[in-house]
Amino acid sequence: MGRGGRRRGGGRGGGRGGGRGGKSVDGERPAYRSFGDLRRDNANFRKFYAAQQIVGEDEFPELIETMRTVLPTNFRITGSRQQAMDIREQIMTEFVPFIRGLSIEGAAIEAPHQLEWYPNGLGWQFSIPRIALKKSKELSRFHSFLVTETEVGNISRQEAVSMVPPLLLDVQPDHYVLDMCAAPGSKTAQLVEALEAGAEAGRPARGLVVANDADYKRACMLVHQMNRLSSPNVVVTNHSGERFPNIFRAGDAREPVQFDRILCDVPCSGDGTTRKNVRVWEAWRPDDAHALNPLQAKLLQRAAYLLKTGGRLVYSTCSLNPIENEAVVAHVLDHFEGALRLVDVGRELPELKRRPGLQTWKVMTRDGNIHDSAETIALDALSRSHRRHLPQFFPLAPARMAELRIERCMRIYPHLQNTGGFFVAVIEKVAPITVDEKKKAAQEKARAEALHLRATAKKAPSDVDMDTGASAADTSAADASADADTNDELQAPIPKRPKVAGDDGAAEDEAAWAPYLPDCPREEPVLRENPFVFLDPSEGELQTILAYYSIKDSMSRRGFLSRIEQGTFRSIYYVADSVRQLMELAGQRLRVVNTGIRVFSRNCVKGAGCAFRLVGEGVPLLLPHLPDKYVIDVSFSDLGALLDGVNPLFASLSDGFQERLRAVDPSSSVVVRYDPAMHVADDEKPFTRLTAELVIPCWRGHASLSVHVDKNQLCSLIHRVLGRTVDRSAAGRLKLDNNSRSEIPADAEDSAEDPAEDPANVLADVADDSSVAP
Ligand SMILES: C[S@@+](CC[C@H](N)C(=O)[O-])C[C@H]1O[C@@H](n2cnc3c(N)ncnc32)[C@H](O)[C@@H]1O
Repeated sequence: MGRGGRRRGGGRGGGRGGGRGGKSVDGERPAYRSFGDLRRDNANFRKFYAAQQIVGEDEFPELIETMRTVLPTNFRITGSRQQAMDIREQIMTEFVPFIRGLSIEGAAIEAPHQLEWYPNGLGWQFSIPRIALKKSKELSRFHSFLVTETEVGNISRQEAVSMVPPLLLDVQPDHYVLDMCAAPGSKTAQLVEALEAGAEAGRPARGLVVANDADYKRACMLVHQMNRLSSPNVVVTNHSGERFPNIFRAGDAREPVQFDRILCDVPCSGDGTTRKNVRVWEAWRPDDAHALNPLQAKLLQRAAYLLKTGGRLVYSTCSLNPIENEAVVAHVLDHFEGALRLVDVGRELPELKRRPGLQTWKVMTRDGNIHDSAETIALDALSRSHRRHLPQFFPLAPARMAELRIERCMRIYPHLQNTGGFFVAVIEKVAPITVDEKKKAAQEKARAEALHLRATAKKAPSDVDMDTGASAADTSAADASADADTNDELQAPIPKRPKVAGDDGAAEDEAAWAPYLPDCPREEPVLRENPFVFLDPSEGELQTILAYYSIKDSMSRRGFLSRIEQGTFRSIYYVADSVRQLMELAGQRLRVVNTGIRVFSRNCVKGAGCAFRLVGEGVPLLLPHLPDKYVIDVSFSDLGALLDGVNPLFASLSDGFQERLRAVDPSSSVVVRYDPAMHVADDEKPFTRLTAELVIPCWRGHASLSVHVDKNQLCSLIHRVLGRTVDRSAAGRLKLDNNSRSEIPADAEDSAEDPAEDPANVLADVADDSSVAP
């Protein structure tokens, strides 16, 4: 779970309540108690879930017992590129055999294993909890590896079940994707990886990911995550999801941009996370869910408006509570009368153990009493604000629940496969919702029919079935549709919501539907930061930079942008065309916190040929567009000399390498590339089997070459290539004479556990636009 919860008990982003752990009545913080002292029990919690019969009576004790234990360590190797395969190989050949032979305090420990259901063996679980892993001397090498690779973005330390929603979203490279409640961004990372996985090599994907969060500070965490992702296809925004603005297509105020995919990983009570957030046990209250349900429903409803017809959205929580889950899904689906339907994902991720959504459930009031229906609830058993939403907490009539196929929701329980608890619903928009959408759909249908008629009129008589008179095109279309109908009974539309007595069809029952009336997006104040400005490539400093590095025309010139402060800028960023278009359409309507990959940054070296250097995170993007002069292919021994020396003198490099370096002006960026495929005959080999190309930005000084990456990346490279673990705390002592790398902060060890979760880290990152200045 993300630390959405600044609420009592660490729920996910509910947004009310004080700081972590809450405050006592007199305003004093309660005395600190270690996790070990916290009670892992709550009578109302047990009573509530026993009454829901979420699992069989005989299974319930096992569920509760598992929820009391500490979560194992889980992580995911990021990206689907060759590099991810190399990291996987490194874990399998270096760490798994080492850990398999270890015992701690006399007990043998289980080696890390792949999550069977996660694609390509990139999801991992290690039975040792995070905290024990951190403290263990025997495992320090593995811990250090995880920390470093997390910092550089090769690994994401993420709860196993939280990896599920993005996998079910089925993101393609041309998709417009909205992550509505995105911080701290572990799922955003998966969405971006999926978008880029299918993109053409060397070109940005055609789609984009908007990573949004209502909390500004948490949106800044996304910036840190984004920097690790190095994607030109991401925009981080800061809006309340339920009021996410309409962005209209140029010239048509009735045609908003809609998304192909939306992730609605909403703020929730987080009661599926007791294994990680022990405080949830004590903090759990029956009315937490009553407070969250209306916001969750509004978020889902807004997502439905923002989704394209034919698009897919995933609604998820790390709560087991049906009031935050099935109740939200059922009432919103019911409200849209067949425009949304649940997708049967029973055959997706077949190895993932899950249970169907609940058809029925009960409501517990704050006095601890359990109710089957609203009629038995006394007025004072609910707070005033929750009372008006009461009907939405209960299931719909059984026949309606059956029509909506609520069992297609997915419940994941901790004891099924040693994880946290999670809820996921995959929803498809099968019909337009608004009047404008309906008009547009009708126009498109008429246009398609006209085209079809014209095409069939031109067909030769031999194409026409002599018996029926139907053309071949008609027949195959009818066949395809018959197949689809029989193969997937999902095609059957959900019947409209039955009319309630007295409903004349003209006016909705205001009381019942009030919470689901659309939230009109409202203009929110523009952010205070300097806005991004697109740069003209044919003038000013950008023109000089492009000419100096001879950036080829193959790189679109439309994506360069910067934040201009007092007429100048320190860095230049690059975005994909899709992002540029969206930002141009949105103008001031989008509160953009950050976007783009930093490609050039101002250096302060007197006499340098160019006032801007290449930035490490932008190098993979620039690489295909750089001329050979600036990209130097090296042998393994030169790569080793470079990493070994960090700032090697030219004299310690091979003659060929020196010659290439001398062709570049002193005080300039160059890129060193090692392609394992080109060096199969090298006598010396990398420590592990490298198959992915390595590209290392460097600074060509007068007599030496400097590796121009941050210390975490350097540690990672030294380990992967030379097999040497550099103690991260000692990394600061590596001789880095170009003062270019920001020092690892004293608390890096902790923050790197999940750096995206450390606001201090993140804010520093946002502010720092200038970290490297040789
Ligand atoms: C469960 S967390 C999201 C975790 C995230 N998807 C991830 O995988 O890293 C919920 C997030 O919703 C945000 N949030 C709370 N209310 C919101 C709202 N009205 N609109 C958008 N985001 C909201 C919180 O700040 C929190 O970051």
